[in-house]
Amino acid sequence: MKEQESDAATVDTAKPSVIEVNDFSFAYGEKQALFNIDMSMNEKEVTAFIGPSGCGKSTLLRCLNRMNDLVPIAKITSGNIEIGGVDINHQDVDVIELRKRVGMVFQKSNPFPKSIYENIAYGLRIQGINKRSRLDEVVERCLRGAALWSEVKDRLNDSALGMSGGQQQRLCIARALAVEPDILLMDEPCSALDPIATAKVEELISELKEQYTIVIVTHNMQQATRVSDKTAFFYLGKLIEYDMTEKIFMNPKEEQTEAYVSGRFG
Ligand SMILES: Nc1ncnc2c1ncn2[C@@H]1O[C@H](COP(=O)(O)OP(=O)(O)OP(=O)(O)O)[C@@H](O)[C@H]1O
Repeated sequence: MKEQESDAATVDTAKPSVIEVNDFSFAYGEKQALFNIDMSMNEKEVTAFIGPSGCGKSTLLRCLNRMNDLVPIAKITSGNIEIGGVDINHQDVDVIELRKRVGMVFQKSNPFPKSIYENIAYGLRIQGINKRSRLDEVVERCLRGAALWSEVKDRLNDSALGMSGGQQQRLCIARALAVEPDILLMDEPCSALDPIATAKVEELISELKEQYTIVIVTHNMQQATRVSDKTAFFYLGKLIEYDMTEKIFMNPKEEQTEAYVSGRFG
């Protein structure tokens, strides 16, 4: 027990871990963005990434579904990331399949310039699923899952661009659910939302964790305490401390964590 307490990146857990980050280092060209990150994230829990701007939160998040493959100078410099025991960067891994399993919601909602219905149906249509009854069923399930159904059920054919910002963000969450992911990555999903829309998305996150493993990057300390089970604090590309959220905010082990969560830097 003592030994475990001395390891900042080890968290006791009853649930099986689904994401394992092992000695993972990552660079953009000559710029080292992440240094030897070791952590595991658990099934059906919410893990928050916090830390000052530029500390590598989004980089690690994007590595979890290989979004950084799109950056030509980006490279892994040590270690690996396993999801469900599979090294996600192995040459045999189909990145499209990976991204179906590991969905992503971005900072700024980005609905397609299509109807509300088609925003959700799109992910199925590109898989060749066009049967109306099947699409209807998925659209309803996802909109209900994203707590949006009652607000939009009478205007499914209206443009998604006519929705409020908060509704658009929940639509993007619904769209991510359509391909039945196991994991949802959220990169500051509420930063463009007002407090009421933020509360709705946070409530939704708490509901979604019944079914999904969620990793969220947030600059909002209160949000991390409200929605996450565990919190990882990063600084200058290093994982400084990773523990139960309550512990990170109420009784952190590291001085840097204490300084950050109490607003003394960052
Ligand atoms: N596409 C890129 N090309 C080059 N460097 C990058 C790229 N993306 C991020 N970086 C650099 O990697 C480091 C980590 O950036 P990252 O965006 O992961 O930090 P962050 O903690 O998410 O910051 P923020 O809170 O401001 O979003 C920074 O120094 C950043 O400048």
